[in-house]
Amino acid sequence: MLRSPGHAPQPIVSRHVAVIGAGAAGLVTARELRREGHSVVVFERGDQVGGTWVYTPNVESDPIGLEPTRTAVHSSLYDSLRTNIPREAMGFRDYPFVPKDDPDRDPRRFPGHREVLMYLQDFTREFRIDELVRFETEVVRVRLVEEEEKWKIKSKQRSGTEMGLELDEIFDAVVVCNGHFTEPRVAYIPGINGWPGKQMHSHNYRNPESFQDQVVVLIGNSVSAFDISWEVAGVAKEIHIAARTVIDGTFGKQPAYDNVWLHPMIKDVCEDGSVNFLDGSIVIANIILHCTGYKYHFPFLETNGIVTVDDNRVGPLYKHIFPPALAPRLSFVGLPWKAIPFPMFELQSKWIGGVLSNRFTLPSQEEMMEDVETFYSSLETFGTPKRYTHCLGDNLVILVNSGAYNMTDFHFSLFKFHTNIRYGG
Ligand SMILES: Cc1cc2nc3c(=O)[nH]c(=O)nc-3n(C[C@H](O)[C@H](O)[C@H](O)COP(=O)(O)OP(=O)(O)OC[C@H]3O[C@@H](n4cnc5c(N)ncnc54)[C@H](O)[C@@H]3O)c2cc1C
Repeated sequence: MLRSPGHAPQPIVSRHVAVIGAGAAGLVTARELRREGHSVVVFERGDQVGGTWVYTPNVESDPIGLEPTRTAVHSSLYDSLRTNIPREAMGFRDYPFVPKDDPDRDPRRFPGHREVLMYLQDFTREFRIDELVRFETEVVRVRLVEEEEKWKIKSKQRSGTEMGLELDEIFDAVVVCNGHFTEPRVAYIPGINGWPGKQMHSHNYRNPESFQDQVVVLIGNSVSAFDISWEVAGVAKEIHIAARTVIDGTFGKQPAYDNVWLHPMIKDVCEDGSVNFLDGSIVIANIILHCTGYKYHFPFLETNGIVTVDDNRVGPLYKHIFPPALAPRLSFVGLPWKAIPFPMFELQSKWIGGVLSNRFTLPSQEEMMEDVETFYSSLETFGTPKRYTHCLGDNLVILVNSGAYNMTDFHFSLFKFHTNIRYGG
């Protein structure tokens, strides 16, 4: 039996741990757990390591990503993507992401996506992580075996002679590293069912080709939205960006571009193709491109209601990692956003490994729950919506909510920063 959190120190032990996903989070978690002396099985439904960084030109059958029976594509990368974080902040602590003296590699400080995948492949080879990974094996169910304080994992083979074969196995602990940039969130737009244009989510954006000479409405403020709007503006007839908040004077045509306009959010859309914005401006558009983010999604996880996802809040979680009632037998790596992902994954997984082996002690279940509730109250005090729970850029959100900082200023200053740094604009 696993020790309950908050109790007196226990002997160091080794656990049998399942890691779900072999993206950056799962890879470093596997390494840290093995270093800590645990036996590790990594389940990966794809045929290689790298997760998000395995670029594919394929897109889903439903471009907006809402059809539940669509063929799912994991990665949301677009062809031209370069990192938005410099490489020195994207390496693991003892395996820096340094430029390689190899003509096939990308030495830039903000390299293209292929270079990140190659770094993760190098890391996997260096630490022999692939020997822990079961490729093309999807976890379809993770169920609590209450009486034994263990987990039953059902996995399914996705290829080969054993395709479709399901296997049940018991583990002491499960670490969820399944990523959270695959299941699109879309904006609700009144009238959209009768609107004749096309819709797409950035999850299915690969290059600007299909936007040639189109009138595009792009919704969103994320880093992807900056990149994509810059790229689409190069080929589209017009691009109209709908932003949640704007200050007077920033509406309308943007001075640095011939074909970029800024609007407040969409009020509704009509059967004649018009898109009506909240300030009364109207555009006849061909395409609405949702750069509106993603949902946390754990279709395999059955915790008897202990862990839920509510308006993109995964909870209750102590420090975004441990559900107090199930700690440390269940944990999550990589949930926070507006973070520096790779170093964060490494630190989270070191903590999980140490807690599972009894080298570190968690507070009691009650103390962890109290900490979570205090955190939720502080978000409420600042009027921060639940969907920002895992946003580590707290300060920005608080400033935005208090009216001291404007999202559109933020949008365009970042846009400018990216254009200058990454495209030499
Ligand atoms: C467009 C875009 C740009 C980004 N740019 C940057 C950047 O410049 N710098 C940066 O640091 N970060 C960036 N990120 C964030 C990036 O997602 C993280 O850096 C990191 O790659 C996430 O790793 P992960 O392991 O958590 O998830 P993922 O990389 O998504 O890996 C999850 C893995 O889990 C597997 N999986 C899922 N469900 C199951 C299941 N049921 N059974 C078995 N396997 C499963 C998937 O196949 C996948 O391999 C970007 C993200 C996006 C979408």
